[in-house]
This record gives sequence, structure tokens and C-alpha cells, in this order.
Amino acid sequence: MSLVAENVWFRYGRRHPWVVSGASLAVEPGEVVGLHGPSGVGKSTLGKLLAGLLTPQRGSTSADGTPPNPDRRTGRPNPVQVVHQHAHLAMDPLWKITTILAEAAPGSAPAEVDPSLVPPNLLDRFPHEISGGEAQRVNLARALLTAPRYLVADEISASLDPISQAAVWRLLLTAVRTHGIGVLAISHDRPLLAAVADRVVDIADVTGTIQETVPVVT
Ligand SMILES: Nc1ncnc2c1ncn2[C@@H]1O[C@H](COP(=O)(O)OP(=O)(O)OP(=O)(O)O)[C@@H](O)[C@H]1O
Repeated sequence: MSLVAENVWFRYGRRHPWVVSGASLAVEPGEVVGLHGPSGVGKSTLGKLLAGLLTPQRGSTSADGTPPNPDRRTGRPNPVQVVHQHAHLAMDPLWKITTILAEAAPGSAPAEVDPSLVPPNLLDRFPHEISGGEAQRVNLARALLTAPRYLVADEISASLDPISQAAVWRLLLTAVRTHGIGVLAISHDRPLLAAVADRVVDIADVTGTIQETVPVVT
């Protein structure tokens, strides 16, 4: 049981270069894996592939043996949730925080949201009325409300000051340790990953050498 990418290849169009070329990676439940690499090498793309937001042209991704997608038949949310860097962009600006959280997990009450993540006084505000750090904590709470098996945390603290950064990571690590959630933490900040992850892999180590001339049948 794990979140797995197996020999995954992806490009954003037939005329585009391969962004992910032969990536293989596994994240175990309860494990925090740091994915490091410079800007533009495909870290976010690999995260989206692992979360089922993109489909590989070759290879496969799975979460505990099944495709990383919501199950429309049963209504089960995607077991792989993504928390993005730009917290405010991930929220509908016309919805209050309480509505944003309720939409993530229909039937859940605001009382189920950890108040250390989202204090009750934020629930009645709109996204533009909360700070970047608070917005990121709302996004984290929203992801956790779906009871995910895995989280892809994509540069979640890159836009935050050091104090908010530490707070977001402390809250995330507490939640994932409590619930045994596996995390892929994506960042170009290696010292940060070394501080928060159980192990850090460089994207160059999990992909094959970039070989744009390799023919891949799509
Ligand atoms: N929707 C898209 N359409 C076309 N190309 C894209 C798209 N999204 C990303 N790319 C390209 O794919 C490559 C990898 O982008 P990606 O965002 O995965 O890199 P990254 O390592 O996460 O970078 P960063 O650390 O700057 O966020 C880049 O060259 C980028 O321009």
C-alpha cells in the first residue's frame, strides 16, 4: 500500500518536450518524502500526475493500488489531495471560508475543523479578508477534511514569512503523523525539506535521463 509512480512519462502536448521522463517514486502511508529540484524540472507536474490531475502518456500512478481519482459512484473524494503554493488562488473569492470548507467534505460541520488550523473567527470571512498564512491553513484543513491517504504539498510555504512557514509545517506534520497520511513535499528549498521530511529525493534521481529523442508510443 503506497502512493506510486511507475516509469511515468509526461509532456504537455505532442510537440512539447518531455517534462517527466521515466519517473518512479513511492510514498508510504505516514511517510514524508521531500521532492527536490530546481525550478522548471517537472516537480509540480509529477505531483499532479501522482494526484491524478494529469494522466501520464506512459507508465502509471496509483494510490494503494487504485487510480488516484475521486470515486463518483460512491462519492469518495480523491485519496490524494493537493495543497498548492498560491493559497488564495485555490479558493473561490466569492465564498466564505465556512462554505469553502463545507464544499470539500459535504456533511462535515465547521466544528470538525481543527481550530489550531482554522480559528472559528475566520469562518465567516471571505478569502480576501485573511492572510496568506491563514489561507494556506484553510487549504490544508480543506484537504484534511476529505480524510486523504496522501497529500501532495507543492511549495506550500514558499510565499510565507518564516513564522507562518514554520506554523504551517508544524500543523501539517502534526496532522499527518496523527492520521498516518503519506506526504510528497515538493520544494526547491533543500534545507526546508531536510527539516520536515523523513527522506529527500532529487527529481533527477527518480527520473530517467532526459532523452527527448526516445520514441514513446502515446
Ligand atoms: N500547462 C502547461 N502547459 C505547457 N507547459 C507547462 C505547463 N505546466 C508546466 N509546463 C512546463 O513544464 C515544465 C515543468 O514545470 P513544473 O511546474 O512541473 O516545474 P517545477 O519543477 O515544479 O517548477 P517550479 O519549481 O518553478 O514550480 C516547465 O518547463 C513548464 O514551463
